[in-house]
Amino acid sequence: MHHPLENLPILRMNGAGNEILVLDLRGLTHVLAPQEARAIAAAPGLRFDQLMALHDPHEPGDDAYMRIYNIDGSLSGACGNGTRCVAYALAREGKERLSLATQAGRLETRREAETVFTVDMGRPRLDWREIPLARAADTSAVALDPPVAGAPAQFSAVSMGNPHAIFFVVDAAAIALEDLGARLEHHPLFPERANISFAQIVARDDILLRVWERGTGATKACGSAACATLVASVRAGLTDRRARVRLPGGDLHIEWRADDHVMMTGPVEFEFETRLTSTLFEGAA
Ligand SMILES: N[C@@H](CCC[C@H](N)C(=O)O)C(=O)O
Repeated sequence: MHHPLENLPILRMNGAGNEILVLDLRGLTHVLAPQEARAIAAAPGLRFDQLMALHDPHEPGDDAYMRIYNIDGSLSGACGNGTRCVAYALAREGKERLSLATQAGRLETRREAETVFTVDMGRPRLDWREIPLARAADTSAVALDPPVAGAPAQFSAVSMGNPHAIFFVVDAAAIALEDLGARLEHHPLFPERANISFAQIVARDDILLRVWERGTGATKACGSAACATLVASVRAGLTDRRARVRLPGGDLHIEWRADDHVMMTGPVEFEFETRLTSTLFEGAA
């Protein structure tokens, strides 16, 4: 049977190693259901960390509205690496600067070089209700209560349009990311779950970072986590307002500007383009 997504092109890219699919649904009314996102993720070669579905803009002046899916089919309000990939994909239409809206706000992008893009990730949200946390707290130092064996006793919480918990550690490489990340994502302090970062401060302009992403798991990079970590590091007095954030998949350059906007610059890579088939969605659940 014909499926509305049959034969649509889908782009496989990565942003600093974060595995991204871009599906252009502009001009169509179809909204990807969570089970359809999961079915795409299960198709050979199409596993993703995030799938960026582009829709017609809701507001004049925007280039697209993005729905951002995690591998479990859940939605996120932000994806920095995926937004750079979208900027690269739409650069093929001759657009060097874009305005892209998500459920959490508007992201502006600009091209710096052939495969390097900057995203204005907007203002960090630092009130506990905006993360959200389950109870009132100073988000610069939240007690991890109940404690989790193996995890530091406190963390910093930042929303970049999606929830982040940042744990400062002495040695990020020594962290049992799969084990701790999975348990902390679902900690009762996070009613909407959270992306979990382990950050090692190397210098005032240099951070090593490993991230467990909500709804996806351990990834090679997470742009919004890099932004949230820089903000948390500045609030803790550990770094200046500009730093290189080194992730397993590549480096991101983050600046928390005086006007409160967080700017993220990093690479993108185009891998391949293929087309969706209707058999992929048979029995999607
Ligand atoms: N990889 C992304 C962020 C992913 C979103 C996240 N898993 C969530 O549910 O909030 C990035 O580059 O920012």
